Amino acid sequence: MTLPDIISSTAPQTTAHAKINLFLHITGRRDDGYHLLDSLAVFAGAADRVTLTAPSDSMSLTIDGPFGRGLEADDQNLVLRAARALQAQAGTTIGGLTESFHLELQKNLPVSSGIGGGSADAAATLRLLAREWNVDQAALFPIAETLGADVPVCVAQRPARMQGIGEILAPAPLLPDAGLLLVNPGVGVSTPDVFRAFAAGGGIVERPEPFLPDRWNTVHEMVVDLNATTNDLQAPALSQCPVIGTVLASIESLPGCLLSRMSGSGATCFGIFSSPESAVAAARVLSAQSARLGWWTWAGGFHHTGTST
Ligand SMILES: C[C@@](CO)(OP(=O)(O)O)[C@H](O)COP(=O)(O)OP(=O)(O)OC[C@H]1O[C@@H](n2ccc(N)nc2=O)[C@H](O)[C@@H]1O
Ligand SMILES: Nc1ncnc2c1ncn2[C@@H]1O[C@H](COP(=O)(O)OP(=O)(O)O)[C@@H](O)[C@H]1O
Repeated sequence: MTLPDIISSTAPQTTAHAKINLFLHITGRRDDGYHLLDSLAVFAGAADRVTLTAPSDSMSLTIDGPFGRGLEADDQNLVLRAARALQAQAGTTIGGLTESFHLELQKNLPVSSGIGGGSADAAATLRLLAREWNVDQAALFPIAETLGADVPVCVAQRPARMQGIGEILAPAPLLPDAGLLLVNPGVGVSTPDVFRAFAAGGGIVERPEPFLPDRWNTVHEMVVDLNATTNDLQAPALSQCPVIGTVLASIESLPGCLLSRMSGSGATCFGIFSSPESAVAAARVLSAQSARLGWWTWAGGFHHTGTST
């Protein structure tokens, strides 16, 4: 084991799992322009990793990993924004310690891709520093809300029904052990642009709230209920980024695919399969096409225990 290996195996670290919107209905619009949602957010096994490597004079960040190159380790990075926001709170209302750290982000998830990687990184940073400073997890939610609409759901990192603009969280049905395939065509999609395209394309559709049970005993039960829902941002994202249609058609054609849909504001799309093994087998079938087109794929299951380490 080299010295960097020893440091990284003992340093406090946590995983920041990809958020998948199994459905996403837009139900209204606030005066400030933010949209009200009704969405079932779940987490995939795919994850970034945030590590607290060492005490430092001020909060600092380095980034590596396959998607690290497209991201600046500057003040706008959600890891540093989250660290500083909690530090400011710890210095005032929470009354915790305020020492600074060097943080490392291993960026495994594509950026601006509808799976909330930046939100997950911010939430992971909050959890990590809260553990270091003995801050209660409940104190993180008001800070999370200031960092982005998706950050509160990523703090708990458990399946949840999201309402409001993402800050109203209720338990999700207990999930079956389904398979999940994620495919991203390597094109970043701007969330505000997709919301704008949604408004321009006719906006809110009146519909009854989907009924969700306490648990789905089988993948089949889950897919039947999900088929009565949709992602309202899929058509507007497709109009901005037509390759999403190709991705969806490719997923749908894979053996064993039970449902294909886009997550969040795109462009990542997901397929649901009967088991993690069948999702992995489907990813193998897609591998030649995805390698040729430079698509990112991940296959496995849900991260549904909610444990964050
Ligand atoms: C669409 C969703 C669904 O889970 O996922 P992603 O596509 O980002 O993964 C989220 O609501 C995204 O949350 P997040 O990415 O944190 O959004 P924010 O940074 O707060 O907002 C970015 C911009 O998106 C628009 N926005 C975002 C959330 C929302 N409920 N209504 C909006 O209209 C606003 O124009 C806002 O300025
Ligand atoms: N640590 C981070 N990881 C990803 N994106 C980040 C991060 N910090 C800031 N950002 C910015 O946040 C925006 C949304 O990123 P991301 O969370 O990946 O999008 P999405 O929710 O659509 O998957 C991008 O414009 C990106 O530049």
